[in-house]
Amino acid sequence: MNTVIEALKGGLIVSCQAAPGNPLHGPQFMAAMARAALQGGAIGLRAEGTQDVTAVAHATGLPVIGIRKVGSVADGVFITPTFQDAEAIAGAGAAIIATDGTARPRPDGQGLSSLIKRIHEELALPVMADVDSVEAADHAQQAGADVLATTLSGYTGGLVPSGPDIDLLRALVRTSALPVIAEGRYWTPESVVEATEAGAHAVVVGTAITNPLEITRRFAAALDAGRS
Ligand SMILES: CC(=O)N[C@H](C=O)[C@@H](O)[C@H](O)[C@H](O)COP(=O)(O)O
Repeated sequence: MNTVIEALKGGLIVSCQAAPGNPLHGPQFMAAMARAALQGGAIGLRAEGTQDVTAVAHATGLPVIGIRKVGSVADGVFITPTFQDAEAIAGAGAAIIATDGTARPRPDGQGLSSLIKRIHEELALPVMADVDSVEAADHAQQAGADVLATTLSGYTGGLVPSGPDIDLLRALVRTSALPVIAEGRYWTPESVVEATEAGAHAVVVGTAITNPLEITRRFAAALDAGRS
């Protein structure tokens, strides 16, 4: 196993992301989030965009899973869709490149295996495949991915569930030879422990730690629901 991926074993990875429109958008805020995550016990980070990847890496020295989002979840493949995106994120200091590992067509028409091959050969970095199903995970493994993550479960059709997809995590742990990272809608300490007990190599938590806008919305919505 790649040494950076090996070093993440059993740990908490904190995703520090704030999209435009979020008052915390910007590398200075993400660097502060990353420092707080480090002090709190994170052993790795996930960040989006060249500025944020560089900022959080420099602020902490932690390994960063880097992505570049092009468009949004509604656009199909949007997490590090092309080699040019991966190259930019590698140049910004990412230790691992994460990319969409679903079966959906990529915007440049390239297959996942040729993207992964180029990342390995030209950037010398490991690749994390963000998948949504066992089938996608099988394909990503055959395409040469170094690590799988459940990141895109719930985001490729239908309603987004409220909780994490522990069933997919279990299925991937059972069927894949690769390490599997639990990611997506982990909101409680109990759920990250459950993921680890289910065999997750590590757990990524984003919104619940680094997105006060969404955290506030959840509290406010709970009060609204209680009143109605
Ligand atoms: C679907 C999608 O766009 N996921 C993104 C991937 O990087 C992020 O927006 C998530 O915050 C991240 O996966 C962590 O998950 P959560 O924030 O639920 O802990």
